[in-house]
Amino acid sequence: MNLIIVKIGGNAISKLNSEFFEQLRQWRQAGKKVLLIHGGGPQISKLSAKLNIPTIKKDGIRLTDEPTLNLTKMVLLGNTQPALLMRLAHEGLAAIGLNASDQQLLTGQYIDQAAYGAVGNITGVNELALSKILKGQIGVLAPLALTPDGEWLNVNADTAAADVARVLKASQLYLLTDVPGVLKNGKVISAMIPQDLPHLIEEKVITDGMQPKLSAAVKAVHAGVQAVRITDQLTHPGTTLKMGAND
Ligand SMILES: Nc1ncnc2c1ncn2[C@@H]1O[C@H](COP(=O)(O)OP(=O)(O)O)[C@@H](O)[C@H]1O
Ligand SMILES: CC(=O)N[C@@H](CCC(=O)OP(=O)(O)O)C(=O)O
Repeated sequence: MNLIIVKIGGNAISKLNSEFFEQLRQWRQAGKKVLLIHGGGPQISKLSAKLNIPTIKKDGIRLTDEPTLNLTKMVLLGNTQPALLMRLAHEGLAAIGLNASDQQLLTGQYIDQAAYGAVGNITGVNELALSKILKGQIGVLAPLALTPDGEWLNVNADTAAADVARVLKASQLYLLTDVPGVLKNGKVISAMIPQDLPHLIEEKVITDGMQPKLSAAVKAVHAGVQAVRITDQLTHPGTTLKMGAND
Protein backbone atom coordinates (compact mmCIF):
# COMPACT_ATOMS: atom_id res chain seq x y z
CA MET A 1 0.00 0.00 0.00
CA ASN A 2 1.33 3.47 -0.86
CA LEU A 3 1.10 4.33 2.80
CA ILE A 4 2.93 6.54 5.26
CA ILE A 5 2.40 5.86 8.95
CA VAL A 6 3.18 8.48 11.58
CA LYS A 7 3.12 7.56 15.26
CA ILE A 8 2.64 10.59 17.49
CA GLY A 9 3.64 10.10 21.11
CA GLY A 10 1.40 11.56 23.82
CA ASN A 11 3.98 14.26 24.55
CA ALA A 12 4.32 15.16 20.87
CA ILE A 13 0.56 15.73 20.32
CA SER A 14 0.51 19.15 21.96
CA LYS A 15 3.71 20.22 20.15
CA LEU A 16 2.61 19.69 16.54
CA ASN A 17 3.49 22.74 14.45
CA SER A 18 2.37 24.13 11.09
CA GLU A 19 5.21 22.30 9.23
CA PHE A 20 3.76 19.02 10.46
CA PHE A 21 0.34 19.75 8.99
CA GLU A 22 1.87 21.15 5.79
CA GLN A 23 3.80 17.90 5.31
CA LEU A 24 0.58 15.88 5.74
CA ARG A 25 -1.13 18.15 3.22
CA GLN A 26 1.68 17.61 0.69
CA TRP A 27 1.56 13.84 1.10
CA ARG A 28 -2.21 13.82 0.59
CA GLN A 29 -1.90 16.06 -2.49
CA ALA A 30 0.70 13.63 -3.88
CA GLY A 31 -1.88 10.82 -3.54
CA LYS A 32 -0.32 9.05 -0.57
CA LYS A 33 -2.41 7.37 2.11
CA VAL A 34 -1.63 8.67 5.58
CA LEU A 35 -2.34 6.90 8.85
CA LEU A 36 -1.59 8.57 12.19
CA ILE A 37 -1.31 6.33 15.24
CA HIS A 38 -1.47 8.30 18.44
CA GLY A 39 -0.10 7.60 21.90
CA GLY A 40 -1.25 9.09 25.15
CA GLY A 41 1.06 7.51 27.74
CA PRO A 42 1.74 10.68 29.78
CA GLN A 43 -1.98 11.55 29.77
CA ILE A 44 -2.84 8.01 31.01
CA SER A 45 -0.25 8.28 33.79
CA LYS A 46 -1.57 11.73 34.80
CA LEU A 47 -5.15 10.55 35.17
CA SER A 48 -3.97 7.39 36.97
CA ALA A 49 -2.19 9.58 39.53
CA LYS A 50 -5.34 11.69 40.04
CA LEU A 51 -7.37 8.53 40.64
CA ASN A 52 -4.71 6.96 42.87
CA ILE A 53 -4.14 4.12 40.44
CA PRO A 54 -0.42 3.26 40.47
CA THR A 55 1.53 3.45 37.20
CA ILE A 56 3.91 0.52 36.82
CA LYS A 57 6.03 0.11 33.69
CA LYS A 58 8.40 -2.67 32.72
CA ASP A 59 10.83 -1.88 29.88
CA GLY A 60 8.55 0.97 28.80
CA ILE A 61 5.39 -1.21 28.78
CA ARG A 62 2.51 -0.29 31.11
CA LEU A 63 1.33 -3.14 33.34
CA THR A 64 -2.37 -3.07 32.54
CA ASP A 65 -4.82 -4.44 35.10
CA GLU A 66 -8.58 -3.94 34.68
CA PRO A 67 -8.87 -0.43 36.17
CA THR A 68 -5.84 0.66 34.14
CA LEU A 69 -7.31 -0.79 30.95
CA ASN A 70 -10.60 1.08 31.49
CA LEU A 71 -8.76 4.31 32.17
CA THR A 72 -6.48 3.79 29.15
CA LYS A 73 -9.49 3.39 26.83
CA MET A 74 -11.09 6.50 28.31
CA VAL A 75 -7.99 8.64 27.84
CA LEU A 76 -7.06 7.43 24.35
CA LEU A 77 -10.58 7.51 22.89
CA GLY A 78 -11.97 10.37 24.96
CA ASN A 79 -9.04 12.71 25.19
CA THR A 80 -5.96 12.28 23.00
CA GLN A 81 -7.71 11.10 19.83
CA PRO A 82 -10.31 13.93 19.78
CA ALA A 83 -7.55 16.47 20.56
CA LEU A 84 -5.65 15.37 17.48
CA LEU A 85 -8.78 15.27 15.31
CA MET A 86 -9.66 18.81 16.34
CA ARG A 87 -6.19 20.05 15.34
CA LEU A 88 -6.51 18.34 11.95
CA ALA A 89 -9.96 19.87 11.40
CA HIS A 90 -8.60 23.29 12.38
CA GLU A 91 -5.86 22.87 9.75
CA GLY A 92 -8.49 21.98 7.12
CA LEU A 93 -7.35 18.36 6.76
CA ALA A 94 -10.03 15.69 6.33
CA ALA A 95 -9.54 13.04 9.01
CA ILE A 96 -11.42 10.28 10.79
CA GLY A 97 -10.95 8.77 14.27
CA LEU A 98 -10.55 4.99 14.28
CA ASN A 99 -10.20 2.20 16.80
CA ALA A 100 -10.08 -1.60 16.87
CA SER A 101 -13.86 -1.93 17.23
CA ASP A 102 -14.58 -0.14 13.91
CA GLN A 103 -14.97 -2.91 11.30
CA GLN A 104 -12.59 -5.10 13.33
CA LEU A 105 -9.73 -2.90 12.18
CA LEU A 106 -7.16 -4.32 14.58
CA THR A 107 -7.02 -7.76 16.14
CA GLY A 108 -4.41 -8.68 18.66
CA GLN A 109 -3.15 -11.17 21.17
CA TYR A 110 -1.84 -10.99 24.73
CA ILE A 111 1.96 -10.72 24.88
CA ASP A 112 2.18 -12.31 28.35
CA GLN A 113 -0.99 -11.95 30.40
CA ALA A 114 0.60 -13.16 33.64
CA ALA A 115 3.43 -10.62 33.42
CA TYR A 116 1.76 -7.57 31.81
CA GLY A 117 -2.03 -8.02 32.13
CA ALA A 118 -4.15 -6.76 29.22
CA VAL A 119 -1.22 -5.80 26.98
CA GLY A 120 -1.09 -7.06 23.44
CA ASN A 121 0.41 -6.75 20.03
CA ILE A 122 -1.32 -6.55 16.66
CA THR A 123 -1.81 -9.79 14.77
CA GLY A 124 -4.32 -8.69 12.13
CA VAL A 125 -5.45 -5.57 10.31
CA ASN A 126 -8.62 -5.27 8.22
CA GLU A 127 -6.61 -4.11 5.26
CA LEU A 128 -9.51 -3.79 2.83
CA ALA A 129 -11.56 -1.60 5.17
CA LEU A 130 -8.58 0.56 6.13
CA SER A 131 -7.49 0.99 2.54
CA LYS A 132 -10.99 2.23 1.60
CA ILE A 133 -11.13 4.62 4.57
CA LEU A 134 -7.70 6.09 3.80
CA LYS A 135 -8.56 6.90 0.18
CA GLY A 136 -10.56 9.94 1.20
CA GLN A 137 -9.08 11.05 4.51
CA ILE A 138 -6.28 10.78 7.03
CA GLY A 139 -6.90 7.98 9.56
CA VAL A 140 -6.26 8.62 13.26
CA LEU A 141 -5.98 5.28 15.00
CA ALA A 142 -5.77 4.45 18.72
CA PRO A 143 -3.23 1.89 19.99
CA LEU A 144 -5.77 -0.63 21.24
CA ALA A 145 -6.62 -4.05 19.83
CA LEU A 146 -9.34 -6.64 20.34
CA THR A 147 -8.69 -10.34 20.76
CA PRO A 148 -10.78 -12.72 18.62
CA ASP A 149 -12.86 -13.22 21.83
CA GLY A 150 -13.59 -9.50 22.08
CA GLU A 151 -11.21 -8.62 24.94
CA TRP A 152 -9.60 -5.17 24.75
CA LEU A 153 -5.81 -4.96 24.76
CA ASN A 154 -3.57 -2.00 25.50
CA VAL A 155 -0.82 -1.86 22.88
CA ASN A 156 2.30 0.28 23.17
CA ALA A 157 1.74 2.88 20.45
CA ASP A 158 5.18 2.38 18.88
CA THR A 159 4.54 -1.36 18.70
CA ALA A 160 1.07 -0.75 17.24
CA ALA A 161 2.47 1.59 14.56
CA ALA A 162 5.25 -0.81 13.62
CA ASP A 163 2.90 -3.83 13.59
CA VAL A 164 0.41 -2.03 11.33
CA ALA A 165 3.29 -0.81 9.10
CA ARG A 166 4.52 -4.41 8.80
CA VAL A 167 1.14 -5.91 8.00
CA LEU A 168 0.25 -3.18 5.47
CA LYS A 169 3.78 -2.95 4.07
CA ALA A 170 3.89 0.81 4.58
CA SER A 171 6.67 2.55 2.70
CA GLN A 172 7.66 4.86 5.56
CA LEU A 173 7.18 4.88 9.30
CA TYR A 174 7.79 7.97 11.42
CA LEU A 175 7.95 7.73 15.20
CA LEU A 176 7.45 11.29 16.49
CA THR A 177 8.58 11.76 20.04
CA ASP A 178 9.86 14.33 22.53
CA VAL A 179 13.56 13.88 21.66
CA PRO A 180 15.24 14.82 18.35
CA GLY A 181 16.34 11.21 17.72
CA VAL A 182 18.21 8.38 19.40
CA LEU A 183 20.82 10.11 21.53
CA LYS A 184 24.30 8.92 22.46
CA ASN A 185 26.45 11.22 24.61
CA GLY A 186 23.92 13.97 23.94
CA LYS A 187 24.15 13.72 20.13
CA VAL A 188 21.62 12.30 17.67
CA ILE A 189 22.74 9.05 16.03
CA SER A 190 21.73 9.90 12.44
CA ALA A 191 21.81 6.39 10.94
CA MET A 192 21.25 3.01 12.54
CA ILE A 193 20.99 -0.58 11.35
CA PRO A 194 19.19 -3.33 13.31
CA GLN A 195 22.52 -4.87 14.41
CA ASP A 196 23.34 -1.69 16.39
CA LEU A 197 20.47 -2.19 18.82
CA PRO A 198 21.61 -5.03 21.16
CA HIS A 199 24.83 -3.38 22.27
CA LEU A 200 23.20 0.06 22.67
CA ILE A 201 20.71 -1.60 25.06
CA GLU A 202 23.51 -3.50 26.80
CA GLU A 203 25.52 -0.28 27.27
CA LYS A 204 22.35 1.36 28.66
CA VAL A 205 22.48 4.06 25.98
CA ILE A 206 18.93 3.07 25.09
CA THR A 207 16.56 2.73 28.05
CA ASP A 208 12.90 3.27 29.04
CA GLY A 209 10.44 4.07 26.26
CA MET A 210 13.19 4.18 23.64
CA GLN A 211 13.57 0.39 24.01
CA PRO A 212 10.14 -0.73 22.78
CA LYS A 213 10.32 2.05 20.18
CA LEU A 214 13.51 0.69 18.63
CA SER A 215 12.53 -2.98 18.97
CA ALA A 216 9.34 -2.15 17.08
CA ALA A 217 11.30 -0.16 14.48
CA VAL A 218 13.70 -3.06 13.91
CA LYS A 219 10.79 -5.48 13.34
CA ALA A 220 9.28 -3.05 10.83
CA VAL A 221 12.43 -2.74 8.70
CA HIS A 222 12.93 -6.52 8.82
CA ALA A 223 9.41 -6.84 7.42
CA GLY A 224 10.11 -4.56 4.46
CA VAL A 225 9.35 -1.01 5.65
CA GLN A 226 12.05 0.97 3.80
CA ALA A 227 12.92 3.38 6.58
CA VAL A 228 11.86 4.18 10.11
CA ARG A 229 12.55 7.72 11.32
CA ILE A 230 12.68 8.64 14.99
CA THR A 231 12.46 12.39 15.34
CA ASP A 232 10.66 15.27 17.06
CA GLN A 233 9.57 16.91 13.78
CA LEU A 234 8.53 15.39 10.43
CA THR A 235 10.82 17.93 8.78
CA HIS A 236 13.90 17.05 10.93
CA PRO A 237 15.88 13.96 9.87
CA GLY A 238 16.42 12.60 13.40
CA THR A 239 17.56 8.97 13.47
CA THR A 240 16.93 6.83 10.38
CA LEU A 241 16.85 3.07 10.81
CA LYS A 242 17.30 0.98 7.66
CA MET A 243 18.50 -2.50 6.84
CA GLY A 244 22.30 -2.71 6.61
CA ALA A 245 24.06 -2.94 3.23
CA ASN A 246 24.86 -6.63 3.85
CA ASP A 247 21.37 -7.73 5.01
N1 LIG B 1 19.27 6.85 23.83
C1 LIG B 1 18.15 7.55 23.99
N2 LIG B 1 17.91 8.60 23.18
C2 LIG B 1 16.80 9.35 23.32
N3 LIG B 1 15.85 9.11 24.25
C3 LIG B 1 16.02 8.07 25.09
C4 LIG B 1 17.18 7.22 24.98
N4 LIG B 1 17.08 6.26 25.93
C5 LIG B 1 15.94 6.48 26.59
N5 LIG B 1 15.28 7.55 26.10
C6 LIG B 1 14.00 8.06 26.61
O1 LIG B 1 13.00 7.69 25.70
C7 LIG B 1 12.02 8.74 25.70
C8 LIG B 1 11.14 8.60 24.46
O2 LIG B 1 10.33 7.46 24.61
P1 LIG B 1 8.83 7.61 25.19
O3 LIG B 1 8.87 8.32 26.50
O4 LIG B 1 8.19 6.28 25.16
O5 LIG B 1 8.25 8.60 24.12
P2 LIG B 1 6.86 8.64 23.38
O6 LIG B 1 5.84 8.87 24.45
O7 LIG B 1 7.01 9.78 22.44
O8 LIG B 1 6.72 7.31 22.69
C9 LIG B 1 12.86 9.98 25.77
O9 LIG B 1 12.14 11.10 26.24
C10 LIG B 1 13.96 9.57 26.73
O10 LIG B 1 13.58 9.86 28.05
C1 LIG C 1 1.09 -1.24 26.70
C2 LIG C 1 1.42 0.22 26.76
O1 LIG C 1 2.41 0.60 27.35
N1 LIG C 1 0.56 1.05 26.13
C3 LIG C 1 0.74 2.48 26.11
C4 LIG C 1 -0.22 3.05 25.08
C5 LIG C 1 -0.05 4.54 24.86
C6 LIG C 1 1.33 4.89 24.36
O2 LIG C 1 2.16 4.09 23.94
O3 LIG C 1 1.55 6.25 24.38
P1 LIG C 1 2.93 7.04 24.16
O4 LIG C 1 3.37 6.75 22.78
O5 LIG C 1 2.54 8.44 24.40
O6 LIG C 1 3.93 6.52 25.18
C7 LIG C 1 0.45 3.06 27.51
O7 LIG C 1 -0.42 2.55 28.19
O8 LIG C 1 1.10 4.06 27.84
